[in-house]
Amino acid sequence: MYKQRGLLIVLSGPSGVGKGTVRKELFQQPDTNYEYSISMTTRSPREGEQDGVDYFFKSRQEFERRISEGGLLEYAEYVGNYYGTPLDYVNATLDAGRDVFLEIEVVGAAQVREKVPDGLFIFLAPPSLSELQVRLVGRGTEEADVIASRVLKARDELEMMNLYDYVVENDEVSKACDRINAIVTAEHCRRERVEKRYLQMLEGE
Ligand SMILES: Nc1ncnc2c1ncn2[C@@H]1O[C@H](COP(=O)(O)OP(=O)(O)OP(=O)(O)O)[C@@H](O)[C@H]1O
Ligand SMILES: Nc1nc2c(ncn2[C@@H]2O[C@H](COP(=O)(O)O)[C@@H](O)[C@H]2O)c(=O)[nH]1
Repeated sequence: MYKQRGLLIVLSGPSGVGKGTVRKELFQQPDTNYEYSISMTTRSPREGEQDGVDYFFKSRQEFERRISEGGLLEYAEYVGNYYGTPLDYVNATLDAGRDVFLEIEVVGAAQVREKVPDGLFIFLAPPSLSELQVRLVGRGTEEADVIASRVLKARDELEMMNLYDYVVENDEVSKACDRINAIVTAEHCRRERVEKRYLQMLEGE
C-alpha cells in the first residue's frame, strides 16, 4: 500500500535569531508531531548542554570520518566548527511516515534543498540586525569576537532569505510558533490533496 513519507521541515536563519528558542517552544506544545533531528558538531558543549540531547559532540577526526563515509545529509563549517545532520536518522524517520525537524544554518539548508526538494524550508528572521546582536550578547554564551563574527555572517545569511518557501519573523516567540504551525498545517493539507489526486489517478487506470 502507498504510504506517504514524512515531511522534512527545515528551520534556518542567522545565529541568535531564536531558532533554538522557537524550536524548544514548538516541541513543548502537546499537539506537535515532529521528530527533532539532533545535529553533530565539533564545537565544545556550552554550560548545561548534554551530549545526545543538544548535540552529538564529536572530535574533528570523527566528524571528518562521518563526512567521508557519506553519513551526513548535510554539513557546514560555521565560525571554526563543523555542524551536520546524521543521515540515517532522518531517512528512517521520514520512511516511517513521521515529520522531521532540522534546525540548521543556511549553507547546510541549501544542501538539503538540493537533496530533498520537497522539504519545507522556513527562514526565521530577526526584527533587525541590531536586535540580533542584542540577542547574541544577551544569551551570553560567546565571547565578543565570536559574536562579532556571527553578526557579520548574518548579513550574508539574510541575503539567502529569498531561497526559502517562507520567511517568519521572530518578533515574539509565541507568534513565531503560531506562524510555523500554520505553515506546517497548510503544507500537510496541500500534500494530502496531491496524494488523494494521485491515488484517484492510479485507480482510474
Ligand atoms: N522573540 C524573541 N524576543 C527576544 N529574545 C529572543 C526571542 N527569541 C529568542 N530570544 C533570545 O535570543 C537569544 C538567542 O536565541 P537562540 O539561542 O534560540 O538563537 P539561535 O538562532 O538558536 O542561535 P544559534 O543559531 O546560535 O544556536 C536567547 O537568549 C533567546 O532567549
Ligand atoms: N548546517 C548545519 N548547521 C547547524 C546544525 N546544527 C546546528 N547548526 C547551526 O550552527 C550554528 C551555530 O550553532 P551553535 O549551537 O554553535 O550556536 C547555528 O546557526 C545552528 O543553527 C547542523 O546539523 N547543520
